[in-house]
Amino acid sequence: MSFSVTQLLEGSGALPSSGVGAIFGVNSDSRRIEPGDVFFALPGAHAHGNEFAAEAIARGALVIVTDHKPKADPGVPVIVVEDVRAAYARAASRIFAPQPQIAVAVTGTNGKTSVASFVRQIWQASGLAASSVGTLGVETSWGLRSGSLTTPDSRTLHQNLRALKAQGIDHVAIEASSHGLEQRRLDGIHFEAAAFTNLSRDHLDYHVDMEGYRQAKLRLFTDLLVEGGPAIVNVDDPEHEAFMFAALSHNATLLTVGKEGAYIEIASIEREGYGQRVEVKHVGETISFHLPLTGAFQVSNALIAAALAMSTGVERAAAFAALSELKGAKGRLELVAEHRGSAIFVDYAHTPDALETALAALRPYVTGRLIVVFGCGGDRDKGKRPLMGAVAAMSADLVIVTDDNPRTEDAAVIRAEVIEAAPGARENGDRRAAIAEGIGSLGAGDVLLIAGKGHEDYQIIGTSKTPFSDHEVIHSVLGQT
Ligand SMILES: CC(=O)N[C@H]1[C@@H](OP(=O)(O)OP(=O)(O)OC[C@H]2O[C@@H](n3ccc(=O)[nH]c3=O)[C@H](O)[C@@H]2O)O[C@H](CO)[C@@H](O)[C@@H]1O[C@H](C)C(=O)N[C@@H](C)C(=O)N[C@H](CCC(=O)O)C(=O)O
Ligand SMILES: Nc1ncnc2c1ncn2[C@@H]1O[C@H](COP(=O)(O)OP(=O)(O)OP(=O)(O)O)[C@@H](O)[C@H]1O
Ligand SMILES: N[C@H](CCC[C@H](N)C(=O)O)C(=O)O
Ligand SMILES: [Mg+2]
Repeated sequence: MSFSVTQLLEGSGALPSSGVGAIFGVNSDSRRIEPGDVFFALPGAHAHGNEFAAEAIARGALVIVTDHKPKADPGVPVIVVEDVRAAYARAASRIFAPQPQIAVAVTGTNGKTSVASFVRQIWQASGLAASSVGTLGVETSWGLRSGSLTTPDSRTLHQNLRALKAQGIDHVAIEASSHGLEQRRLDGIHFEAAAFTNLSRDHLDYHVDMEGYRQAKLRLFTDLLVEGGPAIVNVDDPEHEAFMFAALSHNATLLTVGKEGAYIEIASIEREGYGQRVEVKHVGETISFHLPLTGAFQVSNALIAAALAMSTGVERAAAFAALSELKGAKGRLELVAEHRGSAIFVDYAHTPDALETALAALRPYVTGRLIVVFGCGGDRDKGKRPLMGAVAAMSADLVIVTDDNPRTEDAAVIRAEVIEAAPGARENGDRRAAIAEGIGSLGAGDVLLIAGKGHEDYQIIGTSKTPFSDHEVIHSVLGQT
């Protein structure tokens, strides 16, 4: 299918006539341009796409869309728009039509992957063909295709959405990361419902301060939710007011969830083995169900997911019945093994709040010691490191600081920045050896948390990515004992 430039750029402001005929594709990477494409020259963290205009044209780009004219005349029409990232996303949504009819999104510092997975599971339990898209990749009932970003870039995202539609999927739950929202990766999608889980420190290397981070997340409610659509807010999070205000000032239908929730009120939570019994009030009805997941935070995630699913037409009875059958997302407070009367969990906590939440969730299961093995990622918000060190020192009885994905940073420096705030912590940079050390320290009644990498099946050291799985290391260490 082909488009005119005007059709592709509709909604991007007044446009000059380009004089160019049919357009067959769009790309923001000069190295991937195919003949007949529009090259969208985007402002980036390292470069501006304008610098690669010559390569794009050599590969067959017919037009350049950008936010300012390149210094040298590239020799093809240049169209300047105000927000080139948004224009790119909208163009990608048009090129890769048709798409699933119902899309919902979830944002927040922690819980997005879990909520997106739970919404997909509720839809599937209701007989709907559904998918979740996010950190784990694109998941459907017939498998998982992993990706590299939580919110894929616009072209990949819209290409994935068209592929899902072609497979008969009309329900998709998408993780909206702050980078994705800020970079307009999701523009062009009209979300039927949207949710906010929580906001705490992360990614300040990119967003600079909490206000910038918050503003990026608010875009989901202010710019991407359909007019009047349901905005689901976790009112137990201290940051909920900004999200409620944003929802109301954009005429969304506010649905609050939590202990003080008006739409779904959490009346009580009691532990049932590693799961929990939950009682909620939903629009006047009291509902009790078993949630087969560990940690009160998962109650919040599950109820937000139920609210999203009900917002798209799933009946209440079906939604709550599905919660009793939920499977946790891989590596989210996952009980991986039990060993000599102790338990070993893997969790993706990579923020101070997530680490505190995960350790607090495990404390009730400890009659001996709570042991944590974790590290912090390189080339990411450095301010998280002492905060995570302090949380570990405060909440665990034995702390072993190891490497996460050091990327291009000096791993020893990262560890030192964590340990500075965790007096008494042990240091073991080799993650495999650190996990073995944690397991070797276990006695009856102890719980071991291995945090930071969750589902990841790799470790990034420098610029090379080598296979590594916390799960496999645990099994291999246990096989040797
Ligand atoms: C900081 C960041 O988010 N960067 C993302 C961004 O890159 P960028 O725009 O800054 O790229 P750049 O290198 O400055 O280049 C500028 C432009 O020139 C183009 N270019 C570049 C080179 C060339 O030869 N030709 C060319 O055309 C690039 O395609 C780009 O359009 O756009 C790229 C394409 O979409 C992303 O791959 C890249 O993600 C990097 C790899 C990344 O690591 N991102 C992480 C931090 C991220 O986005 N994480 C979030 C958060 C997860 C969470 O919530 O925890 C996520 O959604 O995954
Ligand atoms: N509702 C929640 N409140 C606090 N912490 C949570 C919550 N949900 C999950 N967590 C913690 O955060 C970790 C990451 O959870 P999850 O992967 O669902 O979040 P995410 O928002 O998708 O993260 P990312 O931004 O990396 O994609 C979990 O392993 C757990 O430790
Ligand atoms: N989406 C997060 C994941 C962090 C996971 C952790 N293992 C790390 O590498 O820091 C990020 O890109 O910051
Ligand atoms: Mg995620």
